[in-house]
Amino acid sequence: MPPMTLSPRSSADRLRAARRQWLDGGELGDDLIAPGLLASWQRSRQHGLLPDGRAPGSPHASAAQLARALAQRHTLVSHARPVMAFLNDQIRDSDSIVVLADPQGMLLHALGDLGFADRAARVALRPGAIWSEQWRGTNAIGTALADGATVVVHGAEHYLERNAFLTCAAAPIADPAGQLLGVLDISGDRRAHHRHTLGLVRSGARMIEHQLFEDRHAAGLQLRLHGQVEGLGTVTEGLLALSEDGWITGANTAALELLGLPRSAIGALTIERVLDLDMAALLAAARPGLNGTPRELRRVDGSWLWGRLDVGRTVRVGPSALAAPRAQDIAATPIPPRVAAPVDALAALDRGDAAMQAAIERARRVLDKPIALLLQGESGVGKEVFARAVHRSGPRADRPFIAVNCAALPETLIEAELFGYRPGAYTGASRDGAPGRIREAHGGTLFLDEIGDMPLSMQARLLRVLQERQVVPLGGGKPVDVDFRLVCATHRKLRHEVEAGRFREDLYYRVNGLSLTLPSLRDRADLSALVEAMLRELEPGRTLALSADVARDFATCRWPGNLRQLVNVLRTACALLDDHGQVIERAHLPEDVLEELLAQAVPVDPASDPATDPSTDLRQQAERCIGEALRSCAGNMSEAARRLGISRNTLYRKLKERGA
Ligand SMILES: Nc1ncnc2c1ncn2[C@@H]1O[C@H](COP(=O)(O)OP(=O)(O)OP(=O)(O)O)[C@@H](O)[C@H]1O
Repeated sequence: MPPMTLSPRSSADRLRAARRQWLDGGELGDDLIAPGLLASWQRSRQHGLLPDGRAPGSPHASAAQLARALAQRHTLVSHARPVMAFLNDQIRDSDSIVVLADPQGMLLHALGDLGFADRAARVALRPGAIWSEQWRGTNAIGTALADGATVVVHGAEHYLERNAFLTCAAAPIADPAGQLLGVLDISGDRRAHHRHTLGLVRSGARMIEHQLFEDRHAAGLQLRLHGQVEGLGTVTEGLLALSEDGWITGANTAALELLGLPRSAIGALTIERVLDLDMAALLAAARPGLNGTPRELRRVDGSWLWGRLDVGRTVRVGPSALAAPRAQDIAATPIPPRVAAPVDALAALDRGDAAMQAAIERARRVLDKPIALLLQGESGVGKEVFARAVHRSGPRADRPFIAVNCAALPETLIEAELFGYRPGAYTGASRDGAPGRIREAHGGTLFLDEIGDMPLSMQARLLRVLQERQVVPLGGGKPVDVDFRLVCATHRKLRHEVEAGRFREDLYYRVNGLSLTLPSLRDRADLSALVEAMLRELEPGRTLALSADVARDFATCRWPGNLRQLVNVLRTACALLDDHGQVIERAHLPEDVLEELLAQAVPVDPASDPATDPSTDLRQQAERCIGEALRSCAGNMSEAARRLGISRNTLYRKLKERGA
């Protein structure tokens, strides 16, 4: 999508003339300001806004609403933060701030020049404020959302006069399925306007989209595209996610631009319609977990570009992939009987822990039976990963896996999200209506995460769907038959929720055909095998191991975040490791993690023998490390702290604790 510059011809004089005419209530001549700006001003007027701001004030989210929005968008926010910090470095001292907004225009996060941030806050450019066109008229965030395109709004182009001191550039961020997730914006003092800002903000949005894509599709088939072979594997590349039978199931903006496709192509086209390649032959030659070889690919218009097919671990390759049914055939055929695979996604979760093996074995017995699975266990033990493995190992593996997080959705949205809605069913609903996640799961698996957090009113509706196997969309209409395997998960004890009256007993029995509790990491006997597997996955092609110290720290840690925490710690350690390093030492653990590991080490049981107690051992080791570091740095606290990978304050605290 080319960036939309609202006023290519709007010199200051023309703009002033245009505003005067506009304020007088007249219609503007076509050539006075750019059509995009005129359209946005017209929308602003239709929203009942007056340029001088004599209109009802715009809403501001409460702290609770902001917290909910942040939780709901945590994947976006966590990928956006480092990019925003990077952009902020580029615009330092330029009277500007970097802002992230959600699809409703609510500001989620802002950082930047403090002096300017103060002034920006006075016009509510701060988290919680809503910058949709509906409330603020033409502005980069709201207009980028309205147009779904990159935009610059400079000075008096802002609809409201009070925002005329700003210059803003914004770029939409879309998820790999083409859904608008939010907007990245750089806003600054009008006088500090720089033409490169638009490029910066657009690059930032691309970087975030790239990360979101890698996150979602790393285990599947990814086709990387670029005009130059050296561009493959960089953040500037185009990315397509493909199903094994060649359907485009995801794309980043760069890929859509390279191929000249609209977002609606996602899920609607096979790759063979846009590139001259033989998917089946490529797959037959591929190896799971390996990157392909770059090759030149011909577009339908005859031009060439470079492509590389990377095959994730979960992809079926070899001759069987050649026979994979095409998507249109799948939709028309009944669900095939399961052919037991000797090594499947469930088997891949078995690293030797007995409780995990039992859960896998029990799940396997009901794979082809219509029995609802309820996965319980602490947060981060891998319930969603397990649910996906159940799906991929069962007879519905080729059909959709639809995950809904019942805790992340506000109560007002969950109903529409799950059950769908008819056009115009409620204020703010899309004009076309939506089928809802339950219908999208037809033929496949519906995964309801955090089912224990589902509001009671919604529980009644879900129960009806499960009993009748039919969905009635919001706003009425004919019931639609649905057929899906149900897998639910919760970190709560669902039985307790029933006893406390927060979860319906009849629904409890419906979702609990077979309950499996996944073990917490601290109780698993396969920690080292897990670490090994995770390191292999994080750094394919390298042989990494933990030092004896770190292995001991890990073994005694309580791991409150379970596998999620472990994988994050390892990811950071890998990033801190030298290019040729092979052993992860304490110095490679971020200081907060090291502190956490030391603080969380299993407490000393007074009855246990201090000589063999691992935590005593750990504390002694920590003290020994501190002593050695101080000696080798001749008492230089800053240097010792750096070598230990902890802050100076932490080092002082630890010295005080041991009475030094
Ligand atoms: N078997 C596994 N091997 C490697 N990593 C895993 C495994 N299981 C889970 N993980 C890691 O842990 C993360 C959390 O897993 P998952 O989302 O399935 O946990 P969860 O129990 O559903 O968490 P929550 O209750 O918070 O939703 C995953 O994103 C993945 O990084």
